[in-house]
Amino acid sequence: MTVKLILTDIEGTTSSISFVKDVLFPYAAQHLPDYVRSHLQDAQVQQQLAQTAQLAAAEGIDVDATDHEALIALLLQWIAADRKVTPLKALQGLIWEAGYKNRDYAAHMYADATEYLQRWHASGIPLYVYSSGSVQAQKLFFGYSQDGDLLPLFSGHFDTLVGAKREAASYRNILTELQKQHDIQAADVLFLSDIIEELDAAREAGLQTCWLVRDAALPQNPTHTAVSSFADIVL
Ligand SMILES: CSCCC(=O)C(=O)COP(=O)(O)O
Ligand SMILES: [Mg+2]
Repeated sequence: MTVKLILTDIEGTTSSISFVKDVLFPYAAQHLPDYVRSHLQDAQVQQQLAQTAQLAAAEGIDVDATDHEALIALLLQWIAADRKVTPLKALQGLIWEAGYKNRDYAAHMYADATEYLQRWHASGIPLYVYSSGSVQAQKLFFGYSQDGDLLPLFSGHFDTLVGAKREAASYRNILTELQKQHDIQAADVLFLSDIIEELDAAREAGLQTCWLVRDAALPQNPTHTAVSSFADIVL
């Protein structure tokens, strides 16, 4: 099957899990309390705090929507638990901006990911990102990568506003958006990820899939095509 468009995950696929877990998440945890307290008048922050309170209520967590300190404590718990929830991801994106711009860190890229993203882009294959990180966080990530500004390689970005990454409906939503720009069918799209449940959901929606296995031996009988490097992806 030919591939007309590539949709890629970030953490564990183009970039190491360790950079996200050991650099970005601790930075967000360290700066979130002061950031929220000093931006209480910002509409974006107010919106994310309101959504945090709504989500908490839906999960049966008793938190007063006007109690900013309680919401901050909850958000810190969610960072520690690596919750992929939209209001947390949006706030993390806002907080990480300062870190990238101060050059406190640059986003990690696997060398093969940078090389092949550049090659595929040069050969005219549209590249898109689907990550739990907010679209803003994705743009910062690739804009301030250790390999320089890679943002021009991408034609577009999707985050959890289209749905959770382990649900087939999210990939159908992405396809609907992609079809507004490209003459493609689900089977023309290759989704790259390190997480089997995400690949299962993408396959259920009709996409081609490829499993990036970065820190372990390749499995014997994988349920998705498995590779350890972008260099081994056959288009
Ligand atoms: C792109 S921002 C940092 C990554 C992040 O917050 C995250 O949750 C990564 O999730 P992914 O879907 O890329 O595995
Ligand atoms: Mg991932």
